[in-house]
Amino acid sequence: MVNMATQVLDILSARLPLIGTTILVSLVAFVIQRIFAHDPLAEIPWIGVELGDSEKRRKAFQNGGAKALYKRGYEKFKTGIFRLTSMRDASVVVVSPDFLPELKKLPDDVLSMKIAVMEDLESKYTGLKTDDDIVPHTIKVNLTPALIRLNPAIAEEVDRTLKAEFPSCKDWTPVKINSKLLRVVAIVSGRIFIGPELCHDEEYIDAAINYTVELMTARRAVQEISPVWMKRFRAPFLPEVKSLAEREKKVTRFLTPIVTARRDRERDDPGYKKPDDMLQWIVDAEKKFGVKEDAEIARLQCILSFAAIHTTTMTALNVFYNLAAYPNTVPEIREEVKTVLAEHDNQFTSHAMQSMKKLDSFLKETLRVHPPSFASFNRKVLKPIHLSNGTVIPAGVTLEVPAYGISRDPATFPNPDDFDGLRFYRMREANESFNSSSASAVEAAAHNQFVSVSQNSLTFGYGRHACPGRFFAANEIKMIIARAVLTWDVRNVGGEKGRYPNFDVGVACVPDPRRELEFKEL
Ligand code: HEM
Repeated sequence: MVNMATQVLDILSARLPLIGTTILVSLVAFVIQRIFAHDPLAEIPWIGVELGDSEKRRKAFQNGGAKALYKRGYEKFKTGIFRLTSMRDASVVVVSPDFLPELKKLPDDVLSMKIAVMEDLESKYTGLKTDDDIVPHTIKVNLTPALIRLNPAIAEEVDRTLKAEFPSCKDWTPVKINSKLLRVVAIVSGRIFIGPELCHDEEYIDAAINYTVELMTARRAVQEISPVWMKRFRAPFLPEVKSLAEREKKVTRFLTPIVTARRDRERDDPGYKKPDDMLQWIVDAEKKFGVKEDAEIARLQCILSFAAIHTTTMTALNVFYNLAAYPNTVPEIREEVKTVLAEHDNQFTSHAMQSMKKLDSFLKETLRVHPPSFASFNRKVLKPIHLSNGTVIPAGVTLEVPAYGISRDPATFPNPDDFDGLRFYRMREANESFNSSSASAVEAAAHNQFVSVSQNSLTFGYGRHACPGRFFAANEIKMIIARAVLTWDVRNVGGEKGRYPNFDVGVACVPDPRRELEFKEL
């Protein structure tokens, strides 16, 4: 044995110079290869290189620079492609909306929305896994088709919650509008997500509002770790990440007995009438998606809250700030709401809401001028893509579309920086009368609505993963704003003029949650 070891050592020491040289040559070759390796994105021009190295560019993007980058990039490469540095770890390639029709045909194993979202949310550390289809499936199959049936319940909850949450406003009264709207949206959405009793439970309301706040806080804390390669070592120990995990456990503790009780009654009580809500539809979707643990059901409710509550609240908050900043349109909208409701027995039916075209236009203009995100169609490239202009996008890249630049293009939207509440109303009317004799009248009308998705209208995304909840969100926001304009006048504090500015944080454009508005009953 000793002999054998000595022999091996002898051979090694005899060959040491050879082994050493081999290692050295391999190392040099590796370094040279890294230096001279062909960058597959080398042909794609950059926007924002003048901001400095990649860390400086990341910081500039995070601290308010994103908007200008998407606008400049779009203006310079309107039909082409450019690169920029965002908060993502992966390279970001921004493509013209001209490529959307070809990109939307690609399957999910080539171009993945879910992986892009999970990377964006730092799911590796925050734990939010959105790679399950059960939530979008349930919204498309159960929620949206049921809206005609559910509208009276949504309207009833809007009325009740606005009365309960807003103070009496006989004279101009300051209202902390963001926190009021968060509760209104959480409760009204909760009526459909988890039922008429539980939506008023403070534990549900707290979770519906604060899960997303804590998720976004944890995500931001992870994104701020610098340099990027330190994330894996530091992120799991961040206090923000730990409290998010605690929040998920709390939601599970709250929901588990509810799901268990529903399952027990369904099994034991032949006369049991199942609840008509998202929680039940998700449980029922087990037949298609496989049985879910109760903790998994709680996690899916967290995903639903994340997708629905703050997106809807932020949009409604932007609308309220615009009602206060641009009051000239309000009398016309108020008149329209009154007339339409009178024609529909004072009910918010689907048809009534479709007829509120001026209100719809005001909401859509709000999304155009104050979009929640400056980019859209975030997709991770999983297999190389050959674009029609000959460019090959390699796997590993994240694709985006410069939604902000598109929405400020004067060729599509004259005077794009002006807020024009009736812009889309006029566009619809013009299209409808131009096409009035053809089947395309319906198509033309469909283009300029709050919920419509097109190459120029990307706030709800695009293609097969475009937001499935937008029809529910549209009805909820319309009911809230319609009731508000029928009940109050709204203005900035002290009648101050101008639009409260939004914050630009990375790719997000957030209405200032600390502002107050003043309300006065009509
Ligand atoms: C005004 C409010 C809302 C906005 C601005 C909004 C925006 C978006 C956007 C931009 C996407 C990504 C689409 C894409 O990349 O193509 C999305 C996806 C999604 N949204 Fe919304 N959303 C809103 C309300 C809601 C509501 C109320 C729900 C639930 C009822 C919801 C559920 C979802 C889901 C489940 C997805 C993922 C779709 C999929 O995986 O295929 N959203 N939303």
